[in-house]
Amino acid sequence: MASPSPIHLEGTTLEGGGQLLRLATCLSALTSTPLRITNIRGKRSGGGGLKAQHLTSIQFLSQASNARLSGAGLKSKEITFLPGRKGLRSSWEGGEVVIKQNTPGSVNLVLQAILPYLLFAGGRDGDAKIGVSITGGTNVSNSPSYEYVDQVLFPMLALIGIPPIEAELHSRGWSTGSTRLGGVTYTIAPLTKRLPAFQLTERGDIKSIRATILAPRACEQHFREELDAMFDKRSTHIFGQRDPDSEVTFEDSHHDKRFYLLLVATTTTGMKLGRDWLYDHGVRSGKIDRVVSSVVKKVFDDLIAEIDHGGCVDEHLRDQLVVFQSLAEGKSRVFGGKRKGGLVKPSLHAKTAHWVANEIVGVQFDEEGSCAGTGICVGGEEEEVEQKVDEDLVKGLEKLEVVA
Ligand SMILES: Nc1ncnc2c1ncn2[C@@H]1O[C@H](COP(=O)(O)OP(=O)(O)OP(=O)(O)O)[C@@H](O)[C@H]1O
Repeated sequence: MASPSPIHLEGTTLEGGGQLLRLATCLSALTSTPLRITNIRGKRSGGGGLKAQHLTSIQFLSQASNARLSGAGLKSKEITFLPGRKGLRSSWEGGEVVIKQNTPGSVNLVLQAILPYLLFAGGRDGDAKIGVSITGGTNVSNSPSYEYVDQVLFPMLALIGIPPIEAELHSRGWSTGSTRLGGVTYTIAPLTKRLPAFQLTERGDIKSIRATILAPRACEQHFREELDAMFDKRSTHIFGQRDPDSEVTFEDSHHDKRFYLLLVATTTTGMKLGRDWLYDHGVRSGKIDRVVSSVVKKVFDDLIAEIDHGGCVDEHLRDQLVVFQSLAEGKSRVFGGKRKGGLVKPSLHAKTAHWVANEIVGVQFDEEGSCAGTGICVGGEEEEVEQKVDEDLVKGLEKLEVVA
């Protein structure tokens, strides 16, 4: 009888970027599913292939699942990934895992790749948490910032039943152009049983808005004035009949090209909707006020659009919850809101996540954002997995040494 081939994913499918690779390798490691991805990040300019951040994630997952791996190099466009072990390393429970990046690749995209693994590979003792320390960029464009993860992602994960995750920022690392790396420790309690299905369907009213500014100290006053003016102008739209409740915090970015604003709306049902923007270009002298005004206006406009659709998640969280819906037990629903009478369509990132989850764990998402998850929690003792694939395929695949 012929040996089964690994699941093959074509890396240019749909969004065709790094998220496809992160989710696919994570689900493969978790479910011991042999995987091959070709044309990795094939829709990205500059030729695609693995960047340092992607490589770090794959290497971690490969070590975690004792996988045989080929193609794990920078700019590599093809990998084969054959997991060789089920269950979380018992030595990690109650211990610390250190993931070092030498570039400012996003810490939180590495976290995105490994968090579901650490949670669903299943712990034996709910009190034995894992400290995961990651170096790299904490605030990188087009990825979840440290603040977004702490203020939106983690509270929303707690709402769906994930044991609370603690975040500690040791140092801030900005994206490219900065030499200093950031460092974060996340403290995670692996699940000891399956995650029950969850329903994020009741948005509620907007109760409060929190603004977090990271910018050069010289523009603090102007940022605060712009935000106050915007809150005054849009307060009725946001809060309706409720009393406006807003809070603003400021931190010096210590960098004359880093202007960041995150706005988070909290609703009466505990939902968190966030929008942010990192402006990381040079500013000509005398133009700082204009940059501040446009950052404030853009982020407010984006947040109001998220509030107006009435859904329980913002665009980014929607794709980030797909893996949790896929792995929870039973039918989970995430209401993404309505616009012009119709449902808000999932973003290309969300559609890509739906596709990957379907290919690897066989779950299907409907138009309303519902999916019957597989209900996985590997748990128990670590167990070696023998992959029955073609011997030719196994030749040339390497196992990485476990360092953590
Ligand atoms: N401003 C933001 N706030 C929160 N999450 C974000 C934000 N911008 C992007 N994301 C999330 O970051 C992820 C980005 O995935 P994507 O594949 O684009 O990243 P990538 O690995 O940098 O790949 P590539 O370089 O190929 O684009 C998605 O899950 C997206 O929702």
